[in-house]
Amino acid sequence: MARPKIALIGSGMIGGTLAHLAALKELGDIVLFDIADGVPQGKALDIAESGPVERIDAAMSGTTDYADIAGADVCIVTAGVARKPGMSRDDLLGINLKVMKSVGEGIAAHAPNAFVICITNPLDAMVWALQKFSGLPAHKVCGMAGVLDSARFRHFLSEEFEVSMRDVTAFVLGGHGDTMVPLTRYSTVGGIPLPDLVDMGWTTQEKLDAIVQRTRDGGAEIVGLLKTGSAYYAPAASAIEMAEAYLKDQKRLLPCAAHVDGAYGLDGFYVGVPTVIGAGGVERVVEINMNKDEKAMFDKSVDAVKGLVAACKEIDGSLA
Ligand SMILES: NC(=O)C1=CN([C@@H]2O[C@H](COP(=O)(O)OP(=O)(O)OC[C@H]3O[C@@H](n4cnc5c(N)ncnc54)[C@H](O)[C@@H]3O)[C@@H](O)[C@H]2O)C=CC1
Ligand SMILES: O=C([O-])CC(=O)C(=O)O
Repeated sequence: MARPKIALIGSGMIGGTLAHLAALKELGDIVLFDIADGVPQGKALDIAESGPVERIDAAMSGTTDYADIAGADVCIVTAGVARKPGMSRDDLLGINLKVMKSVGEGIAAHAPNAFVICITNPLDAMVWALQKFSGLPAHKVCGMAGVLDSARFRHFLSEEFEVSMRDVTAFVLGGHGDTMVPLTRYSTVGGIPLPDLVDMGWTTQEKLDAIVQRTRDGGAEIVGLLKTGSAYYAPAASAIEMAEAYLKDQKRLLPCAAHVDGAYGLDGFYVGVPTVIGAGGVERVVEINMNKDEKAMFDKSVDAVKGLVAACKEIDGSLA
């Protein structure tokens, strides 16, 4: 059986890391695409040359021609610009919206059956626009953010509790911005919900609140340290987890920016929710019970995304 084909649209910091991880995991043959001629080809050749050492059986190529992504099973989109210190993700909207138009058209023309994972920021609005521009079915187009935000939350919690990250679960929902919603009631250490761990005296509410805030600021913390761009190792690992769930029909329950139609009182809208990802793409949106405070935080986050979607419609009339 032929190996799956994975197209990486954007070959910058995340794109290159995605290619390396996908190769190491032997998820399939990889095509790196970018408009910056030489970059996708150079990264593809460099990773291919690591193949004999890493013992990787995967074809690796770089291109500036959308025709070369033909028949891709998965497309992961990082094309666009990243923020620098002093900027918010939302500042990227105007420039990255134009990029989503060309990417959406390229995928529609050459890889219409692909499972598409958008990473480009501001994430929730960009995945919404990418689905519209591409015209692909909504359950085959989703955005990566919740896996990353939950991974950051898990990392900080494992440090606080001094336990293995493997024993920490977390759910961060809502939009991938300052209003994201780390759900402490649904996050656990060894199956014990975080509020119970506070009651047990293992941590304090103040420390937990600080970890929640650090999670919300997780992207900005890395931007402030790097100064030249934003995070790429953890974002790439997170998207690869989603791609693997699709390619191997793992039916993973992962938070992602999915098209929500009916659940959570939403009507055809992209925002971070728990989903099941398998061979059918986003096979299910899982509607969890939220208490009054959680629902208020989630609604606030939805409203922030709605504002960004409205801005997209204003910039590009074809989206209205
Ligand atoms: N969803 C999430 O959780 C996260 C999202 N991001 C976002 O991911 C995006 C990519 O980040 P990086 O890889 O660090 O940026 P980068 O600047 O290293 O790479 C972006 C690449 O896109 C290419 N590009 C620009 N316009 C293009 C077009 N029209 N078609 C094809 N390629 C094009 C550039 O030449 C560049 O190589 C940014 O928007 C960033 O904000 C970053 C981290 C996490
Ligand atoms: O903060 C940024 O600009 C990149 C991003 O979305 C993240 O790392 O969460």
